[in-house]
Amino acid sequence: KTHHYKWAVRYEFKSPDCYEKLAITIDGTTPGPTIMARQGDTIVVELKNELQMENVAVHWHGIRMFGTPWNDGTEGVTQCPIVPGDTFVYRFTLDKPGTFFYHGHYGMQRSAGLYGLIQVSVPNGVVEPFLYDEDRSIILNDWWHNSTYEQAIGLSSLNFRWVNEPESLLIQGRGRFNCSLAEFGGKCNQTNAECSPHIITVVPGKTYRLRIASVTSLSALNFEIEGHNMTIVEADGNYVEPFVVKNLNIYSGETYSVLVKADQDPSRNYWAAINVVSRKRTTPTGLAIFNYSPNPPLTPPPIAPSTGPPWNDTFSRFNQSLAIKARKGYTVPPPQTSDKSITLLNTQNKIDGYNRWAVNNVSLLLPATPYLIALKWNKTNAFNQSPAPETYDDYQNYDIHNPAANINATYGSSIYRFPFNSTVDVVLQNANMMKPNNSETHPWHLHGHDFWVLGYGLGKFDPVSDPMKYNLVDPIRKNTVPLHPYGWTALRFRADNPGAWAFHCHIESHFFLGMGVVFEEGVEMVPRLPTSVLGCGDTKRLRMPVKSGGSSLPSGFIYLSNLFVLLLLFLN
Ligand SMILES: O=C1O[C@H]([C@@H](O)CO)C(O)=C1O
Repeated sequence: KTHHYKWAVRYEFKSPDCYEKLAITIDGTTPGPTIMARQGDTIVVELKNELQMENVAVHWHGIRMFGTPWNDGTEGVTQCPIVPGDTFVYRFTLDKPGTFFYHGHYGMQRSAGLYGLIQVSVPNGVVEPFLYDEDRSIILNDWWHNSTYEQAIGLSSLNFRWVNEPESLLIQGRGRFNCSLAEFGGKCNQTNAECSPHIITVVPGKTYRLRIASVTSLSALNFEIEGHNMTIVEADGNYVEPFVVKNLNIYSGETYSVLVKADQDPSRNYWAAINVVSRKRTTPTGLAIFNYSPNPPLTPPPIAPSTGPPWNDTFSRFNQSLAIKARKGYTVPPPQTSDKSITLLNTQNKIDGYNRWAVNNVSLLLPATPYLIALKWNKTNAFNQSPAPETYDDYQNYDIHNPAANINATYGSSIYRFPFNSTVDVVLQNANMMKPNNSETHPWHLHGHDFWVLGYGLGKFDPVSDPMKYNLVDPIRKNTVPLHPYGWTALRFRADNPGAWAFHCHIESHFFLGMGVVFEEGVEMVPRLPTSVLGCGDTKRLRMPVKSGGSSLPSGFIYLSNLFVLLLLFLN
């Protein structure tokens, strides 16, 4: 089945947390519409950029884009940005069931409100390995009152301004800022219906599959429903061994499904709460109401909401990561050996006085020509052709527990190129930031793939003994994984999806500051790119002279037809 959507992306005045600011909406809403479809269905989104003064691109997070890498929506990697007034048609197939989402992947537009859920059910006739009565979905976000422009300029100024902690946390696009904290010139209004809490209505006795996605720009979150246990059954579209928790830690870019039974006193409502973890918390708890029907939805629960576990309890978060295993009978075990292993040391650095993040001392600068296009069109000047570093120089002597002796890094645009179908291990290594006694959690997201999470550790990875402890039996498969403070995380994936794929920290400001890399595999198998990814407006239809792997038409013909199109454009 094919699902067609026509979306207009534009700025509107919105008050998701009662404070009015400009937000990026899809057809007037943030979060945008939820895509609901089945595995195997095709999604067609005609996305019109009505932002007036800004480009846009939308990434389909967790959808692997088999056969359509140019529709991954990653500006600078897989496509040119969509210019104001232009329409881009995303077309892709939902390769597996589960919980996914979409979000802006240009500049810092995600934190301006450009995001929404994708809910993919199993094909008709297929049963899932757990029972529930109904689905409920929520998408979690953090929210700032200053604009993404102020954030982006602050981050990229010599006089660095950090984005700081968010003003609010949003559940399904709704939060509540305390307007009485200051005089906001009429811009903050707690009676605005836009910021009344999200309601999750349940019928006593029923079991719900609550799908939870985190699209936060910065915050790691801890989610709980007052008085209710949650059984985790799905992570990033993969079934996991049922695992009961009271609190779920969820990092930016992750999705989970939990089963919740409405088995508490039905005469009242309960809080569903999110709290910041892993960074020193200044943002108030984000709240929704878990409403037992037929109680009035907005009746607040009689007790104060939980303020969550201590923000710096790294150990319990680390243990939750360790405890999640693939569901028996529903997983493909990883290849038992790999063809290659790379180590990616994450560091906070300075370049010419500017604050940056780097991987193996290289801070990614996205080239003007997106990688996939440069690779297909053999534009060797578009990015640095020498291979990206597979480890940190002198990794052995790098002290991850202290600020680096030399904090300077360099800009780079090199990529990692893997033979098609090879098996690749990636060891992510965390370290101290520029400030002493500081190391943050980084959620790393890989486009175009699921990887197996072979292991996590606290401290420095030991290339001899740690691989012997890898879980090669039932590791969970994911597309986003936390790298804990001062820790390491080891992944394995098959380079089996022809294309060019971003792999980056999902903290929006960290990727913006260069914390990412690009992987390529099998690009020679990618068919000729649709012209719509190559440019903008009418010039998208321009046929350019082909250097490699493109048209079968003689180049003289193409040259003449280009001249003809140019002439037409000129006459217009
Ligand atoms: O990139 C970051 O910068 C700040 C801080 O290190 C400097 O203000 C922070 O917490 C980050 O994650």
